[in-house]
Amino acid sequence: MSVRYWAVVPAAGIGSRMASDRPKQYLPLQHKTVIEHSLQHLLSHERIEAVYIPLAEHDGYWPDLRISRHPKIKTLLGGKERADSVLNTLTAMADVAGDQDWVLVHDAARPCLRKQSVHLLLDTLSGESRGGILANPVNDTIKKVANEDEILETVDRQQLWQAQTPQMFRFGLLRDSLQRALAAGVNITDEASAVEWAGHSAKVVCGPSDNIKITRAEDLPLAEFILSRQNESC
Ligand SMILES: Nc1ccn([C@@H]2O[C@H](COP(=O)(O)OP(=O)(O)OP(=O)(O)O)[C@@H](O)[C@H]2O)c(=O)n1
Ligand SMILES: C[C@](O)(CO)[C@H](O)COP(=O)(O)O
Repeated sequence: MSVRYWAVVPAAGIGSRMASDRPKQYLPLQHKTVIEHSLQHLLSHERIEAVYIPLAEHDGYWPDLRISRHPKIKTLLGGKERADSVLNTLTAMADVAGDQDWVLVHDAARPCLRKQSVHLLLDTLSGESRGGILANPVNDTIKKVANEDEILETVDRQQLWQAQTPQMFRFGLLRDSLQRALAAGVNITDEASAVEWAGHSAKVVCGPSDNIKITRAEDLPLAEFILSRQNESC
């Protein structure tokens, strides 16, 4: 059977750092919600067969979105942390996904993902055995800080990249790596860190720096501006 492509969009967070009246993935952004922007180029990609979305228990916002009825979307219950939500989803996908299938994991809180970036990731990695991630080289000088504000040292940034999403790995490798890392109590903040911990290599694929994650209040107007410029260039 030919290799298939799936997407997982973790959306079970509460957005505590955003401190808004609802989880940040449901905040209004450019005439839609954050999550609808984050989903659009995964849903429209012809090779991606289904998009699995782990949601928080009692999520009362998702059912109200028209996109919740999209035929490609399947929802399920997320977990305590982002990595748990992703592993819950991969476990639920076991009946449909083959070990060599590709899975793209993309934060529901990254609404500025460009269509061309999804195509770049698939075109770059599909022929590879390894997986990889959209990322962007660090441009600022990086300081290591202790006691809240004391600079300990300047970190050499020549080899430092900021990880983004989507992160794309083979289904079996990602499921097994996540399972082992979480069982070992490793702090996993992205899919690549579980794959690295399990001893496998991964690649970065250089994407635009405007693929930002909505984390705090000041990120939302920036995303408004980015999307308004992307719409102009369409
Ligand atoms: N238990 C969790 C926690 C987070 N996420 C998702 O993972 C993505 C990135 O996580 P983050 O930015 O940390 O979102 P929150 O956990 O909601 O934010 P915070 O840490 O500020 O509470 C988000 O789309 C979030 O919905 C998830 O699916 N399950
Ligand atoms: C997955 C991620 O977006 C890569 O940069 C990041 O690790 C998510 O971190 P968060 O604290 O769960 O937002």
